[in-house]
Amino acid sequence: MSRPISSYFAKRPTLAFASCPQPKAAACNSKPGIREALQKVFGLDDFRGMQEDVINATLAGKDCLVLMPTGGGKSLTYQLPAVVDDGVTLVVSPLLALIQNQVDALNKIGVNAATLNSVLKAKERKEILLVRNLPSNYYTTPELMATEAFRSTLIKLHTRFMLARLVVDEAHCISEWGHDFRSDYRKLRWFKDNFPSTPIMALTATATESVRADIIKQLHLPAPPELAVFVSTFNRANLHYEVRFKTPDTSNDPYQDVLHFLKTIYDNRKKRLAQGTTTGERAEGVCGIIYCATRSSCDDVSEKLRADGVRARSYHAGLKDTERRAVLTAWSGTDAFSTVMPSDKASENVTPQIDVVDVVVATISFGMGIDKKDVRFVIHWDLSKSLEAYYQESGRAGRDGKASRCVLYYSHQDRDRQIYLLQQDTSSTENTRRNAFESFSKMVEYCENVKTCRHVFIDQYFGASGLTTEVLCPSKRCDVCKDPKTLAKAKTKALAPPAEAGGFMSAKQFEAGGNLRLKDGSWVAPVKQKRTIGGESSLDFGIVGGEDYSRSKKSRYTVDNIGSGSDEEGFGFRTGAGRRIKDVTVSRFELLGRQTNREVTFVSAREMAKTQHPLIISDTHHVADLSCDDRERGYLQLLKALGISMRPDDDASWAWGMLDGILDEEQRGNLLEYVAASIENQCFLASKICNVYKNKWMQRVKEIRHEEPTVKIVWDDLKREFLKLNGY
Ligand SMILES: Nc1ncnc2c1ncn2[C@@H]1O[C@H](COP(=O)(O)OP(=O)(O)OP(=O)(O)O)[C@@H](O)[C@H]1O
Repeated sequence: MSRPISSYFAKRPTLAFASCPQPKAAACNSKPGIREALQKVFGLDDFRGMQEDVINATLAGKDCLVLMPTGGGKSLTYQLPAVVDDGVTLVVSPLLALIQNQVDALNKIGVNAATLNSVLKAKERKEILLVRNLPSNYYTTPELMATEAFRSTLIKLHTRFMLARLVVDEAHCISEWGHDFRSDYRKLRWFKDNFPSTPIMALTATATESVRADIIKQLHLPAPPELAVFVSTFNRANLHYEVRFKTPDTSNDPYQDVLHFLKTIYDNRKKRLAQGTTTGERAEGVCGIIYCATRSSCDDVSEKLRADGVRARSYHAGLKDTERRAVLTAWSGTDAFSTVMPSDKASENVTPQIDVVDVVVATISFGMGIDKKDVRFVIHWDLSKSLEAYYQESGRAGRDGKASRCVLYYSHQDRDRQIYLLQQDTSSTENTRRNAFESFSKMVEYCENVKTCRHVFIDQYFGASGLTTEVLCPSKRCDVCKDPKTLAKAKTKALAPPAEAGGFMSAKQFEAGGNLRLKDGSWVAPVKQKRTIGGESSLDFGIVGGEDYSRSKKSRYTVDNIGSGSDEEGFGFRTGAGRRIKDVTVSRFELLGRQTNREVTFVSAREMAKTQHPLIISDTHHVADLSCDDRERGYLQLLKALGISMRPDDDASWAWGMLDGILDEEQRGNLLEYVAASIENQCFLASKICNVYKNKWMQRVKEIRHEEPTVKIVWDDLKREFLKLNGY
């Protein structure tokens, strides 16, 4: 029996609920009821994908877990049941801004929806807490749900049979495995414990297998088949995914690249418009979002774009509320036909008068809950913190189903900065940190992938539907499918190890630096010694080393004041980038500190790299109160941790899998030393005082022991570098 449409708009008297038994929707809402609501209330012609099945399941009183892609139409699956069903549908959502957008949108189409938040007047709050005049769609936050006052309201609602269902939106926030863990989401389990027969609907756009399992566990939901699980494809077939590499030199300036990208779209539009198929359309009316990591880069990029004739504005937490609202309103209302107002010039200085905004340059806080359908591109100036986040952010493009572009700029510097930020995050638990690294390493894998279709990559990560490239990406809507060779080349050019990319020393420079090997087979470091004795400067070859290297002797160490700033002790050579560094072998060699009459021969860069040493001492960076002993200790502890985690004689270890048959045991030992030295050097360069340095290497040791994903990333990189240096 379907209800008259007029009743959807009316406020329902409390008593009507009080006399109503616990809603058993299937009995009183047949298919025509929901179709009628779909068309007359929501103004939509038909259901999409699994929407109708989900709606029927929740109306039948089933607990549901719904996984649908961003823009897939999740909201309708709970907003519509709330309209056709009796009682209150309680929706938990993570952000007030998100809630307000949804409430406004529902009120706009005449649906009774509200939220309890701090903005409400005391009288309104009281009314709600007294369970009066409750709307069918009632939004709240997890924090409020955890309060005693609100819980007692829910108990009141329940005893009056007015609680229709709980909806948990963005349900991945409940899981530590999810990319947006919110501890208050965990407290939502209280609901099932207290109202076991009231259905729950948990929805998310991004949940891997483990996150799904965690959502079920944390919300105390039953296992399938009692729980109805709906998994739509995660594939957004209309999105074209692409990764562009930032090169260490300036040959690929992302800004110029973006500008070129925009201008090309404008030119194409101009041509199309010249053919006269449409009138009134602006060629520049291409709506997009550019995500940047920092507020200042948002401001920089948007200013540059404006100077280059693109109607762009920045949006971030550093702006005043009024400015942000003005940008959002203008951008939301702008389309290809928007009139460029004459006041546009003037509005440059008076932000609230902004009229037309095509491109928003924003930090990631922008976008959640914004339902703009015609976003034609989403560009990531910087990396997202996880593949889930990237999928969600890029998914803001093409919600109307039309072809749209998602471009991400990537470099190892960006990657390392993000790793650094994750390492610095001391607010989270060990588990959360670990998961954050895990998610981030998947993001890195996505960026560096040049073989798997990006649609397939995403599908494998979230849905594992097993569908092939032909099904998921039939029209070559990603860079991998389009031109894998060019992509692979661009990657090699941009991400090659330093020796090739010119970041540090090249093989030639290594040799030119005078790498010496004693006739008896022992190694020496490449050094030139600068002397300023008696006011005279001179450059001599010096030798750092002497004894044959063997593992048992590796901790012999006699250089104490290296890097103290004394010119007499200065050894070094120039790096590929022209920076002078000092390179001193300490654990393997004795410092002779003067010319030796022992016979020497030059060795190749390849051989040098095998024993390339350890403590690299910068002449531009000093750490207060740090002695060489301290550094040696850090290095040895790192080496020890690596040796335990990746034993050179353990062929079964994950670390050697790929290197099986390439490196023998001794070479593996050399590789570990190379890695330990590089990590130690990173800790050194990132510290200004001794304690910070110590904390850093101790943290790294801990990560190595736990085999955290970040270690694997660093390991992979350094391993590649090492192999390259060794000519593999
Ligand atoms: N059956 C339908 N027919 C046409 N349009 C629909 C249908 N269902 C939803 N939409 C539209 O699709 C857009 C996305 O819907 P919605 O905001 O519910 O997506 P979502 O899955 O919640 O996405 P996100 O995860 O990004 O929040 C909205 O503009 C909505 O009006």
